[in-house]
Amino acid sequence: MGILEKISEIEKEISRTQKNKATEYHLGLLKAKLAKYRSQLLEPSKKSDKGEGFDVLKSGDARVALIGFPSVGKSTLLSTLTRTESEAASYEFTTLTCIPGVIEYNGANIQLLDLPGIIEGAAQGKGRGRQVIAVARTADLVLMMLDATKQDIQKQLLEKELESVKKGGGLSFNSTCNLTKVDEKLVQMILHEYKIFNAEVLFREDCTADELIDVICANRVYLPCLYVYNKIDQISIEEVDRIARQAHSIVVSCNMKLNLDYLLEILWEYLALIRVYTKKPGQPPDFNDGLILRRGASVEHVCHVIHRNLAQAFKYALVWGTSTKYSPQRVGISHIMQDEDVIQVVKK
Ligand SMILES: Nc1nc2c(ncn2[C@@H]2O[C@H](COP(=O)(O)OP(=O)(O)OP(=O)(O)O)[C@@H](O)[C@H]2O)c(=O)[nH]1
Ligand SMILES: [K+]
Ligand SMILES: [Mg+2]
Repeated sequence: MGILEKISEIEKEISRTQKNKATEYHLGLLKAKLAKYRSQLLEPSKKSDKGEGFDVLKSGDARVALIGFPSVGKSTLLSTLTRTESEAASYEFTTLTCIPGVIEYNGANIQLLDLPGIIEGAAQGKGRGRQVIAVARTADLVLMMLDATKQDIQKQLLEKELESVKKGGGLSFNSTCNLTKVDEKLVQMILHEYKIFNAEVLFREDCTADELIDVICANRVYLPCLYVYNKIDQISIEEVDRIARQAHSIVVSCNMKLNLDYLLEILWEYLALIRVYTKKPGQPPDFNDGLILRRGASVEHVCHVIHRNLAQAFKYALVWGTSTKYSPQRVGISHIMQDEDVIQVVKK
């Protein structure tokens, strides 16, 4: 019997079995068996050693990936926040591929990706772990989903899986001049200290260790992460309070729809998105159709979003909102916009 047949047999048996105290143990065993076979479906086949990637087209204004151990509620969250249904069930490895959905928030379309649960050894390729992590790295934000009823250790285990992936290609070391203040060994130690395991290092001048550290700190690109603790309907209010106070952590219950509005607010914050409204002379601003930009976007960015030639024809802009002292204020092309500003571009 093939794996798929075995799975369907067990699924049938589960649906046939009445749920009560007497069958609880038997059902538990069946679910464990089911999870075992489903996890085998995730393993790359012997022939194509790598297994297929989860290539999903990027769409919308930002991409958020859901990463976590099996059955923490990733699919339930996707189905709750988006119009897409991703199958959720009480056995592990329900999700076997990447399922995209769209969160509509503040006029932005945020792509949310549901992914298979990762397991220990994911970074070494177990259970398509590499593909899952590869997708996570294409995201603007990773939601690390955790089960609030489980021990704190799960967070460290999850971090370990995501961290070790970076240890792939290793370091390469080159210089165009003689180095008298650092050597390869020291550079390697410094980089490891900053958890950089993959990098091409090229010295163009005789730097000190401190100068190297300055460069590392200035260029560090962090993949923002937010810990989402689900299933708080199952724990005490004291425990909820304790978890909610941890840094970069938010508590929710997908089943009871608790705190999901706040999750969206925080998501928006972490993605650093802003809305800018455009206005034509003598007309009110178009509040129905805002432009979605990143925090730090300038008037020039706004011009590019409106039309690719607009920046060249730009004379000045009038801006109303928190980014200016007066409303309206005449600004140049490098002026930095803020959330909910209104802009009117005047051409040459
Ligand atoms: N008590 C409680 N159960 C939840 C909550 N959210 C999800 N669940 C349950 O947790 C189980 C797993 O949910 P899924 O959404 O399938 O979890 P997943 O992380 O997608 O699992 P895999 O795809 O197998 O990795 C299901 O039985 C859900 O009903 C919640 O907020 N509270
Ligand atoms: K599940
Ligand atoms: Mg799932």
